[in-house]
Formats: sequence, C-alpha cells, structure tokens
Amino acid sequence: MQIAVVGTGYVGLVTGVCLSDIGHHVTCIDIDESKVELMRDGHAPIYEPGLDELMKKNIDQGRLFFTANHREGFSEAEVVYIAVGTPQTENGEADLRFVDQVAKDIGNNMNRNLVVVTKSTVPVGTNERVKQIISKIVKDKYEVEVVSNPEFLREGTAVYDTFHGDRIVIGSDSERALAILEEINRPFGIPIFKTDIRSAEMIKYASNAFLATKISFINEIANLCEKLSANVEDVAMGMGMDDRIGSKFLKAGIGYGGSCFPKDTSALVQIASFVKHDFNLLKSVIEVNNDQRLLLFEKAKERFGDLSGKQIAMLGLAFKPNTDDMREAASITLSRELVNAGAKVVAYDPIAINNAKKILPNEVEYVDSVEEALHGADAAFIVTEWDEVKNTNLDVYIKLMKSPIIFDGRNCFSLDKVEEYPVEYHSIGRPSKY
Ligand SMILES: NC(=O)C1=CN([C@@H]2O[C@H](COP(=O)(O)OP(=O)(O)OC[C@H]3O[C@@H](n4cnc5c(N)ncnc54)[C@H](O)[C@@H]3O)[C@@H](O)[C@H]2O)C=CC1
Ligand SMILES: O=C(O)[C@H]1O[C@H](OP(=O)(O)OP(=O)(O)OC[C@H]2O[C@@H](n3ccc(=O)[nH]c3=O)[C@H](O)[C@@H]2O)[C@H](O)[C@@H](O)[C@@H]1O
Repeated sequence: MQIAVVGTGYVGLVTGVCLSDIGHHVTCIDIDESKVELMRDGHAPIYEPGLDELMKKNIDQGRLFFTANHREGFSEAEVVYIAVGTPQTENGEADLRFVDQVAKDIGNNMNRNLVVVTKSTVPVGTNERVKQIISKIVKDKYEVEVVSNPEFLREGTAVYDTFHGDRIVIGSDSERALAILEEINRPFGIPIFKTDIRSAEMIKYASNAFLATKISFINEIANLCEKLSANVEDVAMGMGMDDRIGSKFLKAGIGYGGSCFPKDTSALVQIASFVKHDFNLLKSVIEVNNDQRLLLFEKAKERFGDLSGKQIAMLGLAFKPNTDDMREAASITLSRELVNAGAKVVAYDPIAINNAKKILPNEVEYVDSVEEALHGADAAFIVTEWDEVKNTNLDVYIKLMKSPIIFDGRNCFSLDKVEEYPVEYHSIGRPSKY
C-alpha cells in the first residue's frame, strides 16, 4: 500500500517506520525541514529505542521516504495518516489547529481519492470535521473516506508497542475504508477492533483517563498508607492479584506526567462540559495528580523546615525512563518550587538534559553523572527511575552527599535494602527510615 504519514513526532515517525517495516511504501511528511534532513540521513529526531536501526533498514530497502513538501508526499498516496500534535489550549481543550491545517494541506494537495486516517488523539466529532474541511476544498472532484485509528503506544517502548499492541482500534462509517485499514494492519498480527468513528475517538480518551485514574487511585492509597503505617507496594501487589483489578498501572509515585495523560484527562473534562456533563471523577483524578507532583517538595519542606541554601540532587528529569520527553515532567514543578524556596538544584538525566534546558534554562545546574549530582548535596530527589539511578548503590549516596537524605519519588529501593545502610530514606506510601 502507498501511505503518507503527516507529522513525524513520537507517533507519526514510529507509525511510518513500522508500516514501512511490514512492507508498505511510506512517505513521512513534516513541516520542520531540519527534522526532515536528519531523518533522510537515517537519524530519528526523537529518542526511541530501536527506532534509528529500523529507519535505516527501511530507507536502505527503498520503502521509507521523507519530505517537507505535502504535494510531493501525497503524490502516490492511497492512504494518508494524520499524526500531528493536539496539545492543550489555555482552557484545557484539545488544540485542533495542527489537525485542521493538515486537513487543508490534504485538500489542497491530493490528486486522487483518499482514505484519511486520524492517529492523533482528537475529541469526538473531529474526524467528521476533517472530512468536512477536505471536502469543502476538493468539492466532488475526489472522494474522501475518514477512519479514526487512535494510537496506544507508550514513549520509550514505542517500537515494541507498535508490533506487540493489545489491540488496533479502527472506526469508520465506510466498510471499504475499514477493509483497507484491516489489510494495512494485518501483518502486525494484533487483534483489530472495528467500531464507528465516534466510539473509536472516545476509546482513546476513555483508555487514557482510566489509566490516569488507576494511578491517582493508587497514589491516594499510598498517601493513606503513609498515615496508617502500611506499605503501598504490598497493597498494590495484593490488589493486583485479583484479575478484575490487574497488577499494571498500580505503581505509586509522584504522579503521571508526559505529553498525553495530563492533556487528555483535561481535554475529556472539557469534552464532557460541552455536552453539559460534569465529569467529577476525572476532575478529582487531575487534582490528586497535581498535588502528588509536589509531594517530594512537601516532604523535604517538612523535614528541613527551611530549604534556602540547601543543595538538592535531582536524579532524573524526563517524565519517565527511556524517553527524552520533558512534557509535563514532575521535575519541572519540583525544580521551580525548590528554586522559589531558595534551594539549589543540581540535576542529572541520561537523555533528557537537552530538552530540559529548553524548559529550565537557568533554574537548574546540569551535570553529567549521578555521582556529580550527589556530590555535596544536602538531599537527593529521585524523580525518574532510570536503570542508572536504580543501580546506584546506596554506598555512593553515603560517600558523596553532605548528608545521605533521600526522597525517593519512584520507590527505587526496597525497604530491606535501605535498612542495611545508614541513610535517611523517605519514599512513597511506605514508612520512612531515619
Ligand atoms: N507521544 C505519545 O506517546 C502519543 C501521542 N499520541 C497522540 O498523537 C498525536 C501526536 O503526538 P506526538 O507524536 O507526541 O506529537 P509531536 O509533537 O511529537 O509531533 C508532531 C509533529 O507534527 C509536525 N507537524 C505539525 N503540523 C504539521 C503539518 N501541517 N504538516 C506536517 N507536519 C506537521 C510537527 O513539526 C511535529 O514534528 C497527539 O494527538 C498525541 O496526543 C497518542 C499516543 C501516544
Ligand atoms: O496517549 C498517549 O500518549 C500514551 O499515554 C501513555 O503512555 P506514556 O505517556 O508514554 O507513558 P506511561 O508509561 O503510560 O506513563 C505515563 C506516566 O504515568 C506514570 N505512571 C505509570 C504507571 C504507573 O503505575 N504509575 C505511574 O506513576 C509514569 O511515571 C509517567 O509519568 C499510555 O500508557 C499509552 O497507552 C498512550 O498511548
């Protein structure tokens, strides 16, 4: 199949590369010419394990192309995927500016009948809007069929997830378009769930909102565990053994971040409000998460009283391990709070420092290793559970820090291990050790 993918971020590029790997002829289009140059040379502009290798392989085999020119990108395409960003507007809605622009780009540059597939996360009704925008431009010169095909990949495991997803959801009112999407995706060998367009759009928001709810729920339980001297790790384990609950997404921590859960939960609250539905449950999920992100700061404030002049080692900056993505990372909120309280933040992350510098250019001093960050610190904040952070022995904290006081936002160490070392250790949902 001849496919064009518009937008080469985490979703577009991974989708384009994986579709080429299963045999399709794919042209990826992005307005950012510097990204296009980089990709033509076989380099991904984002960090995703396995992506560079797969890109190079498919470029070499003549199935994967890149362009900044929409007309050129659409010239052979039978199917066009929309994978541009849908960020959050100031009032929390999904910003559809980029999707609308792509719909116009399609209308202005298409040269045959097309199936248009929306991979971006978009509010219910958006695929119909995309069809209207395109149809208004091409009138009845060409036929356009739209399909909602939401994406469920996770950053850091995006390539793996594309080949091993639990399901592929496709929604359309065109049987023909659904059959084409089934044919495109068949080589992945993943169960395909077919539905109507609006339900497909809703499945994406409902899935992210549900996962966010699980996280806020376990974080609330963790906060209770701390007050009741229980251990949230054991609680989550005991809960998760019930198949109806499931063990995944019950890891207590400093809240969810990233480019999607925060914006998608907020967008769903707005979507609900437009149909006069007050989504109270989801509002609470968001509120719990906002508080949870500040937890390490609150714990440190309680412990030290005054944080001014204190040097804090921040271990990890990305919103989770194995990604360079800093969008909505807890490290941003924590760094700003610490600096406002007069503390000095010395931070290390194996991958995300360049992106962090764009968001926190002056607030934070960046260093090249866990050890450098710990050197002379009054306290350590564990923010991202990188392997490098988890594998740093507690001896190193003792040797390098001014005082080995650890605030672990990701429960990287077992309490048994911590007992073996003369460190002060505060974690999430577990008793502190002094
Ligand atoms: N990041 C993730 O893990 C996931 C994201 N999603 C959804 O997928 C969508 C895309 O997200 P990301 O890949 O993170 O976005 P991103 O922000 O990383 O990338 C978007 C890309 O689109 C390009 N672009 C913007 N307008 C364009 C146009 N008119 N023509 C060509 N290119 C254009 C930008 O230059 C950028 O490279 C969003 O709706 C997001 O909610 C869904 C599942 C997972
Ligand atoms: O729509 C999206 O963009 C994607 O959002 C999430 O993927 P992602 O944001 O890449 O990362 P997750 O692994 O889901 O983690 C999100 C956040 O939740 C936190 N988290 C996750 C799981 C958990 O048990 N506890 C917890 O605090 C992580 O630390 C991280 O900050 C979903 O998992 C994907 O299915 C979805 O496609």
